[in-house]
Amino acid sequence: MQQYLELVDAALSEGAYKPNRTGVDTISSFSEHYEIDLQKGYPLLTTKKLDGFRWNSMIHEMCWYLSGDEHIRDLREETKIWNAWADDEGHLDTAYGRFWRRYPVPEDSAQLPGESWPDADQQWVTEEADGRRTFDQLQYVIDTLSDSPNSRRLIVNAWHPANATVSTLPPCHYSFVFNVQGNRLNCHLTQRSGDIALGIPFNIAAYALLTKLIAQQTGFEPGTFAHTVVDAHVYCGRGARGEWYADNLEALQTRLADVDDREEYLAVTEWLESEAPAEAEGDERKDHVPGLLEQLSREPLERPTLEIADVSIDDLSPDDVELTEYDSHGGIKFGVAE
Ligand SMILES: Nc1nc(=O)c2c([nH]1)NC[C@@H]1CN(c3ccc(C(=O)N[C@@H](CCC(=O)O)C(=O)O)cc3)CN21
Ligand SMILES: O=c1ccn([C@H]2C[C@H](O)[C@@H](COP(=O)(O)O)O2)c(=O)[nH]1
Repeated sequence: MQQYLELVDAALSEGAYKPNRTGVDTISSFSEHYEIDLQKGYPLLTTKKLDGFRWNSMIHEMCWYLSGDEHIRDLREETKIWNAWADDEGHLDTAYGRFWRRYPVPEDSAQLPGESWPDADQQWVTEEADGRRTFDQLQYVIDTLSDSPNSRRLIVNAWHPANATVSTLPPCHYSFVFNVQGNRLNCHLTQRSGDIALGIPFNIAAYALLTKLIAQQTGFEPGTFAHTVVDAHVYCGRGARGEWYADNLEALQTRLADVDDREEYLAVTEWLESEAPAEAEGDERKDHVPGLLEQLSREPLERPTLEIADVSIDDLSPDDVELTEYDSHGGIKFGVAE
């Protein structure tokens, strides 16, 4: 997918060196934006292999979001991708589904005079066993798309400001808006922080799937997926390997500016590997630059097709989703910065 390759190229060519809380440094670019027409096929990357176990992880992660669960006890049976951020009981601060499907509503005693809040009997409010009230943002969007498709208030928000100050990992993709134009359902996602090599390919796949699913439920055609990433970064390694980029980013960017043909990206990797200190033991592949240059050197293939069974957001399971006509270049391993 060309838009992804342009994102990779923009971050590497124009980004700045930026250390961060993980200890794995980054090359970071501010406010990247692109749009993907979902009518032109399903935007699963083809410049690296994303079917097989990676697809399994992405699809179970999506079903976990939809479940509204605040824990990963079921998810971790299927994939390890969230384990590093959860405790032994599977508790996890970053429970997207908890906010998508069960956003907290203030109790009566916490409501100020003059404020408007839905009653417990409103269709999107659930009174949980212990009396807590929660609001189902995603079901609200689906129902409103049928009744008032021209609404400009079709927002799902995973950000709770007070929670975010104490959460170990506040949501990265934190707010999305649906918008109908003609017979097309568009989705705009705002992401505060994006790991270009590992997180973003999953995020694109997940939100393209979600948009298609909701379009199907509400009788629209899937339209455009628009993605804004505020801090779009490429992890570039820990310790001496990461720091090397502080002094050599300009030289890397000069070489990238001279590339005329995609195969020439491989010569940039050769130069980099001959100049930069090797990654320390245990930190292998935390530098994502070589793997991303490899992807830039590969020609994108045709987009695959995604078929989703006609099931509600409450019933969707991985078996209801079928990826066909997917052909890709080989898999690339990247190390996760925790
Ligand atoms: N640094 C960082 N990057 C992320 O993308 C990220 C986080 N942290 N923290 C929370 C979640 C967890 N996510 C992750 C975590 C790991 C992979 C990952 O390792 N992906 C491998 C496949 C692993 C598998 O399926 O078992 C890949 O090659 O895509 C992907 C997304 C996205 N998020
Ligand atoms: O869906 C996701 C979840 C996480 N990420 C990445 C973005 C960052 O690299 C880290 C989070 O670190 P912060 O210091 O909290 O920004 O995880 C992603 O790309 N996509």
